[in-house]
Amino acid sequence: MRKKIVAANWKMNLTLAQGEKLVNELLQSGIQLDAHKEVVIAAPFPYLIIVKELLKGHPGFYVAAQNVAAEKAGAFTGEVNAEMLHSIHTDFVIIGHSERRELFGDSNAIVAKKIDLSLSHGLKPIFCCGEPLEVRKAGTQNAFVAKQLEEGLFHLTVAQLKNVVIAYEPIWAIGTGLTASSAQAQDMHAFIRSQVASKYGAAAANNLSILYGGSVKAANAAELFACEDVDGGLVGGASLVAAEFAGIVKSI
Ligand SMILES: O=C(CO)COP(=O)(O)O
Repeated sequence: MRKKIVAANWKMNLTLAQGEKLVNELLQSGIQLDAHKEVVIAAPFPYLIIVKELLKGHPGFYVAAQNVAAEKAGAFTGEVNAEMLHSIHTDFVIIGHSERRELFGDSNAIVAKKIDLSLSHGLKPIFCCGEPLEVRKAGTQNAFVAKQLEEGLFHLTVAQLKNVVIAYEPIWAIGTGLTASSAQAQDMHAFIRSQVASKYGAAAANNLSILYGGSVKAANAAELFACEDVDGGLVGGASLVAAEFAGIVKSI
């Protein structure tokens, strides 16, 4: 049975005190996780050690970085590498988020390098894909996402893929209040799973968690998560309010 996962992507928000308060409120909000459910908190780099500490003794809660360097180590001022993240017990890392692709030039080739370095240092990548509005309007979203998968992810072995989570985040739904309908989400998730199945086989595809991201909130989470191929969510804005995020987690 594949894992159900809800991940909070705080992006560049919250002071440390606000982040600590949010985590503490979340831990006190009565979330019950079984062995097939996980909550991941993608906090800014300087908070990772502290959030990890706060989550100690709470099985099923994990921390993620929001990015990682595409280089191993060395003279790359301002960068944080996979080995460093592993050394502070980071569990997951978001790779290929559309904001990084659009604003910071993360091409499919760079995404692939980040995936490799993360896996080789024991981090689980949350690989993000998703199309812009003009592609959705043209109806070519499947081809667009297939290319992202092919160039960013499908160089992995089947054994490596076991440690990867995919997040489908249509760019037109991120931070806009426009959510993909559950039918649009299900269609794309089923398409992604079929691509994985033809490359890696049915078993690998069935075990892969595919999260939906883009204006997920407590009010629409249950409907999205009820879709057969939607295994949870990657949540931006609504992850910054404890009660709202807890409501989303309780919907998986
Ligand atoms: O980008 C996202 C999560 O990574 C989605 O952001 P919103 O939930 O704010 O739309």
